[in-house]
Amino acid sequence: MTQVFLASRNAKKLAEMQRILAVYVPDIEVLGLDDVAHYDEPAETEPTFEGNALIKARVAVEATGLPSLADDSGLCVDALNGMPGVLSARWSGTAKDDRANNELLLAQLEDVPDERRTARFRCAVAFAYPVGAGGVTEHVVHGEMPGHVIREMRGDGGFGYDVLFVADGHDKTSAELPPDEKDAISHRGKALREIAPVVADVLVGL
Ligand SMILES: O=P(O)(O)OP(=O)(O)OP(=O)(O)OC[C@H]1O[C@@H](n2cnc3c(O)ncnc32)[C@H](O)[C@@H]1O
Ligand SMILES: [Mg+2]
Repeated sequence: MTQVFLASRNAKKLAEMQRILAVYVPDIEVLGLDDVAHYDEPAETEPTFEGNALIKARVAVEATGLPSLADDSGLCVDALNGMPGVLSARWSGTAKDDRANNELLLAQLEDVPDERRTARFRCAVAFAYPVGAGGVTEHVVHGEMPGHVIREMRGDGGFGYDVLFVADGHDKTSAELPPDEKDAISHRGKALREIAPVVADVLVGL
């Protein structure tokens, strides 16, 4: 079997996952939510990225029977004690509105001086696949990208908080970096490169 299911509703995140995986696991057929029969996606109720990634991957395997990858990620801002964190997608409310999230974050950090605007993107990627009669095996990996939050939005690549985030050692926001440069340093790139050999082995073995 050479199919893997990516359990994400976020089209831009999905494109990143697909792009990174294609480099490390060639000859793979990637399916998204639109390619499988509808199922109710689970609520992200856990306090950790790992917990939520596992929920998404487990439900995906149960629903599709396919080896499934899920990412749970967010921006952790030191001056906000690690928030928005697992609440990143819905920081300004339930609408998942990137612009509103970025505006709220800027307002919250207005009085925070430059040297205390440090932050990191973090993600957990869970890989779950069916084994035997009704069993599921799970792996989880983590990635992070340290940097800081700037004072105005810049760039039109990426998604989410990329317009406000400059990675350590860079001048451009992650929305200004070419996609392959973001992948080379991103939380998601690091996690997926770590899990890729496991995915490749499982797909060969199934
Ligand atoms: O759960 P799925 O369906 O995968 O899609 P989602 O967008 O809801 O994804 P998460 O629950 O993992 O929330 C992640 C949020 O964190 C932010 N985020 C994560 N990775 C990011 C990145 O690489 N660049 C910018 N923002 C990012 C962005 O606001 C995302 O919506
Ligand atoms: Mg989500």
